[in-house]
Amino acid sequence: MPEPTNPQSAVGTVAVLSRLRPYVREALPRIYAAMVVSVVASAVALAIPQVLQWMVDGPLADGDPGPIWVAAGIVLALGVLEAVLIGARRALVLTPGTHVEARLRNSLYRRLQNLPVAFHDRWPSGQLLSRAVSDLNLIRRWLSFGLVLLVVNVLTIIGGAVILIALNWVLGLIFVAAAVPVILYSFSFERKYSDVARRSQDQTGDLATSVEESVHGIRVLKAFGRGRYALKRFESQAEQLRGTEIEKAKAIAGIWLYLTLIPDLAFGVCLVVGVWLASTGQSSVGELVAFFATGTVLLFPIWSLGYFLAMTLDAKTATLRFFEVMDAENTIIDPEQPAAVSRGRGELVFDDVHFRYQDAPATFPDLVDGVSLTVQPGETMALVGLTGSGKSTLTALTTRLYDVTGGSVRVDGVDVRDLALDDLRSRIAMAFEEATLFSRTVRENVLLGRPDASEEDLREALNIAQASFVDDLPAGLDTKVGEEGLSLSGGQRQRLALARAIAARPEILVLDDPLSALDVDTEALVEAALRRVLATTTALIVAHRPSTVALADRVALLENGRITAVGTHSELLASSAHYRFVISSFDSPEVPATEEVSR
Ligand SMILES: Nc1ncnc2c1ncn2[C@@H]1O[C@H](COP(=O)(O)OP(=O)(O)OP(=O)(O)O)[C@@H](O)[C@H]1O
Repeated sequence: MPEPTNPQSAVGTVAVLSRLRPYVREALPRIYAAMVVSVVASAVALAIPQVLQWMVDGPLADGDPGPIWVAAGIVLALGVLEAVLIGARRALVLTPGTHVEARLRNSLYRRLQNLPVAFHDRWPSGQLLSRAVSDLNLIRRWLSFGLVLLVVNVLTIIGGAVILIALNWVLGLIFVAAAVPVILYSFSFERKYSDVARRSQDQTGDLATSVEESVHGIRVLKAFGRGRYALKRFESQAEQLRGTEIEKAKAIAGIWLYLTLIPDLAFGVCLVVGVWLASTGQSSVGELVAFFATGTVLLFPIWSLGYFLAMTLDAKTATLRFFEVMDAENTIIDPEQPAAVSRGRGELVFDDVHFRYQDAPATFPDLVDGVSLTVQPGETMALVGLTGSGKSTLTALTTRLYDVTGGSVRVDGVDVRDLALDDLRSRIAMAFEEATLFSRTVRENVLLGRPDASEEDLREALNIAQASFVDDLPAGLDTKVGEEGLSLSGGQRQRLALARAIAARPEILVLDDPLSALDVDTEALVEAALRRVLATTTALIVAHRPSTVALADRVALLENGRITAVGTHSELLASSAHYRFVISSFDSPEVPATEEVSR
């Protein structure tokens, strides 16, 4: 995962959390209302000791039991009112937090969809998963609960301190003086806790990545008997996270110690001084009762400050992690004024194209180092080269999965960067060797690129891809496949992925070795049917087998980042030693020749 863009402690908590404002705006009225209701609840709680003072200094001192019942009734009514207000506060904050969480999650998902493949190359999926799930959960809990109670508790403590000073300024000031060491400690707590919270959330993401990887790779792990090894790695990561969680708990325990010990000590001192004041007649017993009853009301808000402060810092870290994704640079975006060109004939031109991956060492030459190639409208061009020569990379440049670093790719004379992305990707359809299906029905998977395609088009695409096996699935086209659905074989998946590209009815088909998992007979059938489509569609096909090359009108040879020969298969066989070398490697796939070997 790339380093966070903002060092944790360098950015203030308020500044970070206030970045959530656009997502929280609609929820703010209810959050403010919850704060007001809570402040009133606190005021009600603080009023009870005043009634007690009146009772002790009045009816009790006078020995008149009559008004005591009135006072008890008032205390009871205040208690009930406080409970009702607390219930109202809960009702007010329950739904807005969930709305904000949903809004943040949708924005994050949209962003993840928009960010270029280069971003996803660098970010482990678990880090994204933990941001989308646990971080947003932390933000929701803080908004619905932590924020309101933190603000209300601070206001309650300030209000309570004013009442304590008003009741007895000497005792009140002793109480207020006790806040100084607590505030000082809070600063060091913030620094310490922010760091450990960040580590904990990052380690949660790493753990999610490990789970995701081992679940995805479960067959490999089992086949190689590496389950124990994977478990060991996981255990050590889990242990690391456990250690961090303990560090977090210790930091919270530290501030709780301050928050319980110091007020208790302050009240101890107040008790001694208060008794002396009362015994010397400088204070009434009712005043003392009210003072300590008010102090007791303040104890919970004081103790809970540590918890809510920790919650706020967790939310700050979660917000930082959320915005690391939202702020990630996206260069593959729609042009400001997309070219409005009607569908053309499907000419595909690579014009002196250069490309290098972001993390490629500076001393390495460009992976695609000046490719110039024209695929004529309706022509089928096979792309051949040693493994690792950059064939897949070159095909990825056509739909802007990556952007060229030099030169241009043009469709019907228009630079692909001048077309709206949706437009470009409806003109060019791709099928990859790694056929990815989603946990949806066969129909939805095949119609991913053109959901409004007719039943006839869908059937035709399935026929061309020789995917009639779908009719034997339990619910036919409505059978759920993919990760959570029925498992299909590699060849079946590839055929569905090919059908998906065909059903999209593109101007240009880009096929990255889409038949590699098929048996020879099925491959021959697919190829025969594919010829019909290829007769009218421009196609660029990465070929690893002679039979795929046979589909093509011409073949382009990719060598050392350049197209070094273009011609028919027999022309290249006759003229290019490197082509003969590459073709000869097709026949011995178990020992594939690589670009490195060639160089
Ligand atoms: N996302 C990436 N980030 C960095 N390097 C990459 C990335 N994808 C591929 N590469 C590197 O680029 C080179 C070309 O890869 P590419 O997949 O384009 O080759 P290929 O010719 O299609 O290979 P094959 O025939 O084995 O499929 C390889 O050395 C590979 O390691």
